[in-house]
Amino acid sequence: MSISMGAKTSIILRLKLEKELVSFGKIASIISEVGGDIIAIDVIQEGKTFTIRDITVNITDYGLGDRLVSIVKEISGVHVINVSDRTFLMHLGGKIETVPKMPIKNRDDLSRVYTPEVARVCKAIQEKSSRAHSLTIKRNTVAVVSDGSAVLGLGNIGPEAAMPVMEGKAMLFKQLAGVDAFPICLATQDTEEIIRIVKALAPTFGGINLEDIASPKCFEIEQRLSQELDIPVFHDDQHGTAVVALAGLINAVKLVGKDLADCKVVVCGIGAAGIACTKMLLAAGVRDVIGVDREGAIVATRRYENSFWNWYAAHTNPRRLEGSLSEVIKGADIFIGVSGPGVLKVEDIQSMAPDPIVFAMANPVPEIAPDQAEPYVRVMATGRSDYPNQINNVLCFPGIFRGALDCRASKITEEMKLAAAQAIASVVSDEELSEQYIIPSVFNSRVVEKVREAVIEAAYQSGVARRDRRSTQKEMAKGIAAKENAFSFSM
Ligand SMILES: NC(=O)c1ccc[n+]([C@@H]2O[C@H](COP(=O)([O-])OP(=O)(O)OC[C@H]3O[C@@H](n4cnc5c(N)ncnc54)[C@H](O)[C@@H]3O)[C@@H](O)[C@H]2O)c1
Ligand SMILES: O=C(O)C[C@H](O)C(=O)O
Ligand SMILES: [Mg+2]
Repeated sequence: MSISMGAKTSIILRLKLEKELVSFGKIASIISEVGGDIIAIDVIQEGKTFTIRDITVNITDYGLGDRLVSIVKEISGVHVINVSDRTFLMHLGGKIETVPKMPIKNRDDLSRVYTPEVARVCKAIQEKSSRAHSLTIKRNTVAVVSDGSAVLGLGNIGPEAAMPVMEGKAMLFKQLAGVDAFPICLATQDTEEIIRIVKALAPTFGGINLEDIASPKCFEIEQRLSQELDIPVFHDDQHGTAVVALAGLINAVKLVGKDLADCKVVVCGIGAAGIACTKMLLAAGVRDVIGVDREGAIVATRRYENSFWNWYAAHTNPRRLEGSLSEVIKGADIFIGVSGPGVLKVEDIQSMAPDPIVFAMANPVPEIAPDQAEPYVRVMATGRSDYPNQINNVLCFPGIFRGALDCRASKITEEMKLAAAQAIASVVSDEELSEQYIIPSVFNSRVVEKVREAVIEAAYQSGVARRDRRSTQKEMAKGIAAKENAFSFSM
């Protein structure tokens, strides 16, 4: 199946053109004929008989990139020196680095940040370990931990291959919420070992963001770590996704004039994200949720090896519908896809109730391509940044951890998640709400601010905030931007 990887994907062709044999105009028209869109031309070197140029071309799929290169290679007088992909260029050497907050300018500075003066700080923390929150990076640092077992929708691609995603999450934590985050990819996929390692790492961190760990082991890992650690542990693929999906649904049903509680919802992909989305929907009052995985609808008349599916069957599908996605989606108001590419067909959407809402959230390739679905849906959303309505956990994790760190929460509670969903939804005003805008952009700075405020309030309400309110309020007054270099000291 060919689904576009996004109009903004581009390649840069470095070409040496022999002036006698070929003109740049000829190359440009061939590239356009094949379907490439030239967006920039840079002259790298101009000789008497040749010219070297970098041609940046937008392509709609990677196959087109390959075709383009092989056609250009065949043109007489053209030498392809190099083909670079802008996405790969952005990954060279990784995407993040550690930067000291202050320079060490002289011997005096050296003796304070390092031996011997640093020892006094160590001893202060030894006397009272909670001082680590004010005197070390713990205060503002989250570990982004993965074992590489369920990376995006790519499956078990291992810890090295998971790193680019985890680095990306760390960038987003910092840029959007001023949270320092370290990607940590583990060379183990064993539940007990992951728990042991994360517990051993915990003294360094103010929070643990578990990422792309396959279900069902992700449930036990998160639950045990939450119980055994005194810092927030949050499995982003479960709760970040559920929070943002609920936020999108609150606005989507408002737009189409339905009540969420009366909607028939089909969730496809009953793994980490699917189970968490369902729990959140049930908590929000939805009564008719049907879960579908590879073998069809999950139903209480069957017993499953996966104990979480037995729980799922007992709490969903009240009419005990059986069968494939195409069978159970008939008459549904909402489709939530957290499964894999191309699972949903146009005919399935056509069989849904009027004004269908489709959240095709599998990454990087959704359950149905938006251009295919759009003529038949009222509201369409994906997890990707290159289409309108991006339902992606990036709208949640930066703000929820910002809030949790600021009030020094020991946990992230259900109340905090619900508050985050409502806060995200509230960023879109009634006047702004439209089919193309049910969820705010990742770049809307009000998202993190609103989530942070709502999460802090909910943390105090649920009794997990450990900082006195006045200190938290002072922290909040600084704003997110000030977080970058913030340093205040309280013992
Ligand atoms: N947009 C977002 O914010 C967001 C967040 C989390 C996950 N996701 C996406 O959701 C998907 C699942 O992520 P996860 O962490 O829950 O993974 P997971 O491995 O825990 O669960 C995936 C589930 O989907 C099922 N599945 C796969 N292909 C299917 C198909 N063709 N038909 C029916 N069921 C199918 C699997 O059997 C499994 O139960 C991934 O594509 C991921 O990228 C998106
Ligand atoms: O990484 C993303 O874009 C969202 C989500 O965490 C996923 O696994 O797909
Ligand atoms: Mg993920």
